[in-house]
Amino acid sequence: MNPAMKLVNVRKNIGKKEIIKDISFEIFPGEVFGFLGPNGAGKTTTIRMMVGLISITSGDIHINGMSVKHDFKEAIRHVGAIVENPEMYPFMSGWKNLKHYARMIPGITDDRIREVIDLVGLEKAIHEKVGKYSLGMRQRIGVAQALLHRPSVLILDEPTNGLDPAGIREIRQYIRRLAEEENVAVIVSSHMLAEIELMCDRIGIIKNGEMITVQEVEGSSPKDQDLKVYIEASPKEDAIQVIQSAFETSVMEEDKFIIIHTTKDLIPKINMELVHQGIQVFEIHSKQSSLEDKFFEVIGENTIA
Ligand SMILES: Nc1ncnc2c1ncn2[C@@H]1O[C@H](COP(=O)(O)OP(=O)(O)OP(=O)(O)O)[C@@H](O)[C@H]1O
Repeated sequence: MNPAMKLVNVRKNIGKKEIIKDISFEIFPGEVFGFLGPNGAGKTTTIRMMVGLISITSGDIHINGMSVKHDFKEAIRHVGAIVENPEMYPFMSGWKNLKHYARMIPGITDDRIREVIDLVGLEKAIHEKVGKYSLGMRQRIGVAQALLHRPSVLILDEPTNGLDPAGIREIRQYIRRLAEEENVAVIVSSHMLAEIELMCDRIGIIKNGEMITVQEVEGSSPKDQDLKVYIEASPKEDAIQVIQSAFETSVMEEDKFIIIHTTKDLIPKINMELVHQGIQVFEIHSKQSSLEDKFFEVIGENTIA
């Protein structure tokens, strides 16, 4: 499958400051990609290059195979985005706003307008004035507008900002749906880990202008497959040795606990082996290994905001 968007060694300097340092990654049609990083990491700067709002210092971005550097208009044509607040007329209904916007794009029919309204679930409120919409509804009408011209890539910069939990849940639901139904590659930036985890197929973590890792979101894999297991056993050193040699897994320590990443079916086997070797087992408990753990592992600090 060809990527919908591809960043190749992208760098951005502003003045003498190196803001983005050599970022490369790909995003595929139908995929929801989370662009995750602490404040000031460089998400918005990267997104502004993706949508053509600022120039790329070196490297290139390809959208549907077309270069933003060499074929700017054609490449950017395939992007839909909400980077700053979407422009809407508050005194007009959602429908009229979309209709007004559609006039500027050749070939957009009323059927297409209805289709995007349905995709973001705004059928019921579409004839109400946008000024009366909640923040979540305004986000949705913005997404509907950004989708009208059938972009290959949809970019949403911090779409959950300011939303209450119900609004966040709604966004999650329709983003997944439109990625599937429109086969669009959706890029969602955030510094909120838990939301990204539930919404995205893959995430890229950016820190200090560098892409630290790109990885699949766990949970797209079945539960019980990636557990963080805490074991309290004595003597601890002997227990570590038994676990390492019998299960060939790496071991961490935290206070009284031995910590390993493993699958659920191995827990009773580990327990049996420890008991068999004469080790006392006081406690075993497990946690789903969350993206948050991974995020902290990767950025190596305990604060994200
Ligand atoms: N026009 C500019 N001039 C100078 N520095 C800038 C400019 N724009 C951004 N920066 C700096 O670049 C870095 C990255 O900023 P950016 O807004 O891309 O981060 P971000 O990951 O989007 O953060 P946030 O989550 O806070 O929006 C920051 O240190 C910021 O201060």
